[in-house]
Amino acid sequence: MQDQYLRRIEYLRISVTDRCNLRCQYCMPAEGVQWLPHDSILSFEEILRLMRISTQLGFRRFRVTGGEPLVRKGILDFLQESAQLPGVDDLMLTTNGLLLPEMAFDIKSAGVQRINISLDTMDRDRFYENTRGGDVSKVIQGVFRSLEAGLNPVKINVVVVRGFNTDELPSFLTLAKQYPLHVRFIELMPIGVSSEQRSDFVPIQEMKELLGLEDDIPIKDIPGGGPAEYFRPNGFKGSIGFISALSRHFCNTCNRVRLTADGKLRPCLHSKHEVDFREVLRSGISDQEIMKLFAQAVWHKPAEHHMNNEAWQDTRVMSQIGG
Ligand SMILES: Nc1nc2c(ncn2[C@@H]2O[C@H](COP(=O)(O)OP(=O)(O)OP(=O)(O)O)[C@@H](O)[C@H]2O)c(=O)[nH]1
Ligand SMILES: C[S@@+](CC[C@H](N)C(=O)[O-])C[C@H]1O[C@@H](n2cnc3c(N)ncnc32)[C@H](O)[C@@H]1O
Ligand code: SF4
Ligand code: SF4
Repeated sequence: MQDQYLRRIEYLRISVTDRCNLRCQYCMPAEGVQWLPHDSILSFEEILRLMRISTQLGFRRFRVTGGEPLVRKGILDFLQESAQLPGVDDLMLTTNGLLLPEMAFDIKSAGVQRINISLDTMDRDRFYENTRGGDVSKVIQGVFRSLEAGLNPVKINVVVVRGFNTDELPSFLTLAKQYPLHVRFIELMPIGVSSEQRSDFVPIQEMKELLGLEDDIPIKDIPGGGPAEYFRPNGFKGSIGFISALSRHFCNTCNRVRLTADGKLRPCLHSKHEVDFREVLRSGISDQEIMKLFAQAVWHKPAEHHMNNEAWQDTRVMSQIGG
């Protein structure tokens, strides 16, 4: 469907849990995040109902995210049921990769076509520190297990943070050269804990200069519904992508809305405005009525974000929104 700014909205990002088995420094505080109680979280049946209704409004891409989606009990059955819904053309997952060594083949069998894995550093000690306890070897194993399982494309999300991983950009470039992996460098967004980290922000232009990619021509053949701009230098098996949420935002071509784990439809990543669907789903009203409310919420999607306004503060951290 279209929103009031005539953008075609067809991509629903679904956060299936606010919980996570990591605590990345830029995403979640070390302590103090209250987990949602079980009955506040949408059940898989409720999510499937909303997905089915949204397909009737023209939604066709669905990304399952979190928190960490793979920690939710029953996730594989949910993925399988989602993949079978008529109108679901593109079912995708964003994960921190820790559980992929054991789950990648089952995820593929469930009907997920492609996967995005977050990996900000390949250094064991840095990863441990940044994620407050994670084991990077599991994530790297998970990346290669995903390739073996036939998930395609496998994309790697690298949030670039000054003084933390800028020196590793060339190693990630080598990774995309040697393997069919699509490494995307992401600008740090000032959301939740990161709103106090503005000096750690690295603009895409600086990343491109560091990598010697300023003059390359973008390519268009990487499957995806997101805002990344991709490049494939000569001799690369994979590609390099950039997600420039701040320095050159892509809101005028935005195609998505988000569903939080507690059932709020969030028309923009960076707007506090949310519409509660949990109570609507539990109130016994018809699919037709729900569709009307869903369409209204999408129609009122904001034109763009205001992340460059330093006074802006969200009430949620990124793990609660789903990225
Ligand atoms: N500003 C902004 N950033 C986004 C949006 N969607 C995703 N991102 C950021 O882009 C990064 C990668 O997101 P992914 O979950 O991998 O999804 P994607 O890039 O949409 O996925 P593809 O379909 O593979 O292109 C994350 O850091 C997100 O927070 C958005 O709508 N607005
Ligand atoms: C919130 S996580 C949820 C899914 C999963 N746990 C993971 O890490 O992939 C989704 C994406 O958001 C990114 N992210 C989190 N906080 C961010 C921030 N402040 N700026 C940019 N990206 C961020 C993560 O790196 C990850 O790629
Ligand atoms: S980025 Fe993903 S893995 Fe890291 S704390 Fe946030 S939700 Fe968890
Ligand atoms: S910030 Fe909001 S409007 Fe801009 S691309 Fe993201 S979701 Fe769309």
